[in-house]
Amino acid sequence: MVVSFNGVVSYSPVPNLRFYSFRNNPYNDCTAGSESITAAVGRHTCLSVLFLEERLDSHLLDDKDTLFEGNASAFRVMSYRFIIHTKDNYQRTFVFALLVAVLLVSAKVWRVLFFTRFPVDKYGNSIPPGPVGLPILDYWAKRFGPIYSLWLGNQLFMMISDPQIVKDLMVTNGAIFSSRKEMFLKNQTIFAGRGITVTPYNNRWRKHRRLAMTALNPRAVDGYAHVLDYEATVLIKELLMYGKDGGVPINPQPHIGRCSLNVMLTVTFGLRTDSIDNPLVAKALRLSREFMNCTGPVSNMTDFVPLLQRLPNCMVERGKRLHRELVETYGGMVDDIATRIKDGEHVPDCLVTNLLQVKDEEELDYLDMSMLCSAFMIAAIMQWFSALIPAHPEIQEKAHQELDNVVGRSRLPTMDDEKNLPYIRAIIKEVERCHNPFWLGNPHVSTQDFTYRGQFIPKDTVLILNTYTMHHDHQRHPDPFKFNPDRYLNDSTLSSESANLPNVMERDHWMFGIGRRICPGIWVAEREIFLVIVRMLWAFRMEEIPDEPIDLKEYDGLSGRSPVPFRIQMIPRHAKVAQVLGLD
Ligand code: HEM
Repeated sequence: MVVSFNGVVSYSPVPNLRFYSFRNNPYNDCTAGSESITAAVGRHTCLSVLFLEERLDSHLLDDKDTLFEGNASAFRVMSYRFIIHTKDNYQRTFVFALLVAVLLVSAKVWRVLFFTRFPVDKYGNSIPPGPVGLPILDYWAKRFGPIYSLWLGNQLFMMISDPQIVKDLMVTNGAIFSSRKEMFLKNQTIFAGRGITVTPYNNRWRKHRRLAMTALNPRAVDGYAHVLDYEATVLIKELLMYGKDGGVPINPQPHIGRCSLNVMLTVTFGLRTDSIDNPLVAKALRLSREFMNCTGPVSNMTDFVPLLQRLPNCMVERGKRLHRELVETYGGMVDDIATRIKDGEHVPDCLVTNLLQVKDEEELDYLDMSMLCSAFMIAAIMQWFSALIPAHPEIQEKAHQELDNVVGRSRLPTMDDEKNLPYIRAIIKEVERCHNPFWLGNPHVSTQDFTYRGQFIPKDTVLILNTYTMHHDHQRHPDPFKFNPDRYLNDSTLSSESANLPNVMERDHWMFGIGRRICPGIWVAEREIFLVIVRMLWAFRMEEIPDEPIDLKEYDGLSGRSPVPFRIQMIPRHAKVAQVLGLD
């Protein structure tokens, strides 16, 4: 068969991964090429792809990026060479095959080899592992272009690293690209197919999204603005007290975690924790962290190799345990509220009271409500700011000057000050650009075949928003690895406004996702982030501890990343801090 096509096949360092990227192809040729290559590569297993790379490296072909220019003769030569290679390298094939088998059997090994590293602290102790996939995905984006595809087991992924393409697919064609993949671990095991975040684009999702929005829309957020204000103030007081007025180093992470948790507990269940020692704080933060660690978009082979789903496997066990714990914890709280209402007790208005009222008419069962509430509780993390700012005293200094000019020292900053604090706003956007916790968003899935600029995107393809590459684009953000709030000084938008700008190239960042599945918590999260950061800056000078440098390259979590534990000195900026907080 003679097929004409023009494309790129490349290798992966991971056996069982295949890449095809087709450029400027008429739809038919592209498909023919894709099938032919799949057939050839498939016949000789993934090893063929590795051998292909050898061929590329030995310059048998002129240009790595236009490998299959012309017609099938090149392709025939290529498949012929595969056969020769695999025969000539029999022993090598055996070793690779063994490696593939080991990888397939153990999701843990997979994760350890390719998606984790073994970081140690300065004393040589092991600290929690983190993904190393990030720079590879960025490298691949530069090599294969702003849309490239890869196979993981039985699933086709496309990485999208260009804002215009993201908009064209996920906004303009949002009806096609707004579903979710039924990932075995995240969707089926942990959320039991119920959570709003994982529900495919269907009526169940529409219902859950509508219900979630009753608690998260801007008007609703206005209604509990006092909760955000209160919790941010409690946080500052706590940091001052636990840090003994700057006298002892402190890890702000659990305190910030409790602040976010209390907001969500109030909105969802009408309750809050009274101190960091309340067992619910540790439990909720542990569940959230476990969720982030179990659910990287491309990191669990269990999701893509059906056989693994039936074999004893530590990831499946972790997923089942997490599901049980979410139901026990948050489902238990739903139960508790239902019982209290039945007993005639007064329960404050919250998401759960609303859900219980509409449960029959909306056909919600207990699991629906438990999983919707769980999705609320594991949403927010915001610790990068305090890990990063101590290393930038000059930026803190500028922020302090702005605060002294606009707010003064005899009151706390409020939401009303936001519009007059462009430098603080810029700091926040820059933290979000540099350290987006959801660095690969939450994957979208196509619900029908689609051809985009001549490239074929089959139904059921998982599309990943590669925000890491978009946030580090040299053209849009010169010197992209430098933390430089000045780049956002002229951006006066809220992120919730920026997400709707007609020119997508002007959007601040993609931390909250895009399109019909954009984070519905964006309004509450933005306010919370502003209040916490502006008040931390107003109250403290944050300094690194000389012998404890903070390594921002280490992080915890796969789908959502947070910095590994660290300590800083939080020194009150002036004598009035304690007085304004009512602690004198
Ligand atoms: C810094 C804070 C937060 C960040 C960075 C964030 C980010 C995201 C992202 C990237 C998505 C996926 C969007 C997409 O598919 O394109 C998402 C979805 C979601 N977020 Fe957030 N989020 C945050 C806070 C919150 C909060 C406070 C809530 C409150 C409940 C929340 C609730 C949700 C829900 C329910 C979804 C699923 C939406 C759907 O699938 O329809 N998030 N979030």
